Amino acid sequence: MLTVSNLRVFYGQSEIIHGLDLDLGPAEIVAVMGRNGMGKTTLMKSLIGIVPAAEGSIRVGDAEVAGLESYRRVAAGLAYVPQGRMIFPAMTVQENIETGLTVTGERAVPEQLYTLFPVLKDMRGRRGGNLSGGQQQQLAIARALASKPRVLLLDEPTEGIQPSIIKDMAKTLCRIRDEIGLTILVSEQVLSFALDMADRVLVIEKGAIVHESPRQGIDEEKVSAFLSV
Ligand SMILES: Nc1ncnc2c1ncn2[C@@H]1O[C@H](COP(=O)(O)OP(=O)(O)OP(=O)(O)O)[C@@H](O)[C@H]1O
Repeated sequence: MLTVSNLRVFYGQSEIIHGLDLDLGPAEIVAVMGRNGMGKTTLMKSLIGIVPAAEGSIRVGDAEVAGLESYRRVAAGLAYVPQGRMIFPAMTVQENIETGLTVTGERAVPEQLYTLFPVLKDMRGRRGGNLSGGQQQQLAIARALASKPRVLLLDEPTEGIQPSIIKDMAKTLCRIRDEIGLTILVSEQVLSFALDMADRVLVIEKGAIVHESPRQGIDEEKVSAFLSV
């Protein structure tokens, strides 16, 4: 559903992503894990088109999206939740979600989103900036889902979120995979969260995938060692 091959991304002369390959199936959750500065955010930004790729192919289903502007990638089925969530603090919860409707042509927020995130229904008239970190993360995910994507990109969703809420978030992502059939690529540093929801775990170091394992039978110590060195 998301196939990336030989992706190369530079900031100036520095090569940050080095010929990276990825292949995510339908309704699969893959966690890309790595320490600070290893290239997770750059990978996500290049997939959605905020940072240009120098080389490589990015396919959503059969559609090649590398080289397209971000809004065209969204129309092709990619959705992106940036690190730090970036919701619109002065807009209400409902208005925030409505900004995601533009590519579908729908006017009203689909009820399914409020079923997935009941707290957002209760708070739909509140300003986004008044929500807690965990609620803002739900809002950012709901806004991304409003474009009816096939592939969801989530950059470090647990950052700044309380541990008790992180468990709920893992459950919600599994529901999104199982009920909507979405493919999810999530970058993460929290191993317990990745193990709670990912079908497969990849480790990125200096812009290259250095380890890969299905969740079943994963060597947790080995992955922890990559994250703590
Ligand atoms: N705008 C930029 N210009 C130049 N170099 C950058 C820029 N943004 C990131 N980098 C460098 O690219 C490398 C990868 O950074 P990136 O933010 O992708 O890592 P990350 O794994 O997402 O880390 P974090 O968990 O801290 O977000 C780092 O060496 C970083 O210093």
